[in-house]
Amino acid sequence: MLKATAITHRFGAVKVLDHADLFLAPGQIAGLVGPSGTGKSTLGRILAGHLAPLSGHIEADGAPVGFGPGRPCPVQYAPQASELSIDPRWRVGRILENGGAPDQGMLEALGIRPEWRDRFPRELSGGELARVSLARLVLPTTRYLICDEITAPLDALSAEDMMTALRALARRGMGILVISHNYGFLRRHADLVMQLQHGKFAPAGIA
Ligand SMILES: Nc1ncnc2c1ncn2[C@@H]1O[C@H](COP(=O)(O)OP(=O)(O)OP(=O)(O)O)[C@@H](O)[C@H]1O
Repeated sequence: MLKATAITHRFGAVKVLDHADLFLAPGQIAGLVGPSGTGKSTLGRILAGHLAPLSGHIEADGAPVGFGPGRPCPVQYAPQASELSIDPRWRVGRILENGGAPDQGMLEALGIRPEWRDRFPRELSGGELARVSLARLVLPTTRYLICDEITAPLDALSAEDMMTALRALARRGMGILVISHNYGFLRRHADLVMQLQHGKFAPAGIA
């Protein structure tokens, strides 16, 4: 279980998280909606240890999530358009192996086809490349994935393919938090949908 308790964070005078509690179970896909600027990305970065909260506690499967570079973190954060950080001169095989030998089952779950390995990123569709980019974060140590608007740049079919891939990862035990502005999309794909409002989480019930 990923447990974030009493997380508070502010930028200057603006408090974006106010004693927020969030729980994400292994194998669960949770959705998070909220108006622009409410702190969803800030939360994602905090959960993955990229940013230390002002106060609060985060633990994954009973162990505290550490902050700072160089530590293997069980929580990985995928920002929107992370494929932009892919080196276009590398073939897909090299991209996938950069973090160590990838798990074949994980690649299959993400729908990554063996024949892509010899291609360059420009020789994949946007949706295919987005899944290759996500695969870079699914390391042997990864237990929880925070996906921040990763379907936003994709066409509807590719977004559906991405969610199919995420569900396959969830079936393998990964806990996944999907941040999106699209409540209807999350309703269809997530096991539960929360909203971030006034720095706290609540069940989302907007139509
Ligand atoms: N490093 C920073 N310094 C100052 N303010 C920041 C910083 N990072 C984020 N903010 C502010 O904190 C608030 C929350 O930002 P955040 O990116 O978490 O929102 P969000 O809900 O993810 O928004 P969106 O849906 O538009 O991506 C915003 O008002 C933003 O301007």
